[in-house]
Amino acid sequence: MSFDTPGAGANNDHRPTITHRRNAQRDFEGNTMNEPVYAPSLPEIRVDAKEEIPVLDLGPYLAGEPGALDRLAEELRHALENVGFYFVMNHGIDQALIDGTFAAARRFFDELPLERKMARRFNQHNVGYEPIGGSVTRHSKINENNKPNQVESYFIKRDLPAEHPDVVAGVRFRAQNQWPEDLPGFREQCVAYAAAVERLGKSLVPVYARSLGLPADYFDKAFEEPMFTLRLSHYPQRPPQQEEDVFGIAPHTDTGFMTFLPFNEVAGLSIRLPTGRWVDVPGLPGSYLINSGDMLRRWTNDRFLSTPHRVINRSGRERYAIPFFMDCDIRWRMECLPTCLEPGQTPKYPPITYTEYMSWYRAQNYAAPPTDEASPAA
Ligand SMILES: O=C(O)CCC(=O)C(=O)O
Ligand SMILES: [Fe+2]
Repeated sequence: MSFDTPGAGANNDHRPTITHRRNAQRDFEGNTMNEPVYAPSLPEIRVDAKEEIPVLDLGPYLAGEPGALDRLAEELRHALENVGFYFVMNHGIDQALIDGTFAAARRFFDELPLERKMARRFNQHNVGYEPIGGSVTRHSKINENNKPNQVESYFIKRDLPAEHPDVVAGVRFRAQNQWPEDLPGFREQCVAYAAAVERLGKSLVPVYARSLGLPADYFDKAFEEPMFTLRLSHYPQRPPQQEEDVFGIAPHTDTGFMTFLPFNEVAGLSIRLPTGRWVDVPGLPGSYLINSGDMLRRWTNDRFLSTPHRVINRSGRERYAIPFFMDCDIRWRMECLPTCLEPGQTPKYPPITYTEYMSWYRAQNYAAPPTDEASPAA
């Protein structure tokens, strides 16, 4: 691990330091991971990223205005080819639903004693509670960080009934949620919020198709019943003497197709722009910040970015977040899109399903994998 000290040599211009991994490893895509990787220089570079993160107005498109779909698709293409993150305004999600979900996160983390949270421990289906230090960003090509992330999280997926065929068959990532007892209204709040963001996500799928030069309905079948994860997170305040390579969440890319982050009144998220510069994400009240992840990057043959980001809670307050991750149907094979291949070119990646990708990812990133694959982790 090497972080430059402030003002050290070539880092004065805020360019990231290039470091080399010591041990060659192969990642899931068959690349060796001892290529140059970027480590962020600390302390924070304070830059207002509003200039660099595009702001898209969904109003005209959601109102069905003629021509709005293709105009929005062009803005989306620009955002995902060049930045990997964009804000949306006029997204149609009720602010009270967002506020209620932040409040539910606060209740879960603050009202429940650790034993009760641990009784719902994160399992092999990626649902449940992960305590502070429970995850390590091991798969990252961006940073050699292997210190546990200073965040506690509670993960929820689609609320499947016990009699759902996938639940009955024990299909991985299609299990029932692990709801806490005695937290009235918590489940209803999370389910209502997830449904609203899923609706928004599905309404954006045709825009993604058009942004890639595909017919608007190209992804419709792939997103009939999208996979999603609502993550409630709590980042404790960073102690003043904390070592610089300990993060709330270490530099990483997201796994999925799209991630939705509603405006957070407590700052802490930074992204690494393609120039290599880390910038703090500005707060844009009323917005969602949306980013693309690794599965979309693969599906587009690297045409769309999966931009690294990290969280450090230097706010002096407790920080809560409610990211929502959306993906295609669990059984859909994501195969290089026809508009992402030049004539004569072969795809960079083999086709892959959600299950294949997430199984690999899970094996990389959690400190204490379940010992018994048939039952929740202890
Ligand atoms: O807390 C945030 O603002 C972002 C969280 C994040 O990057 C993640 O959960 O993957
Ligand atoms: Fe993330």
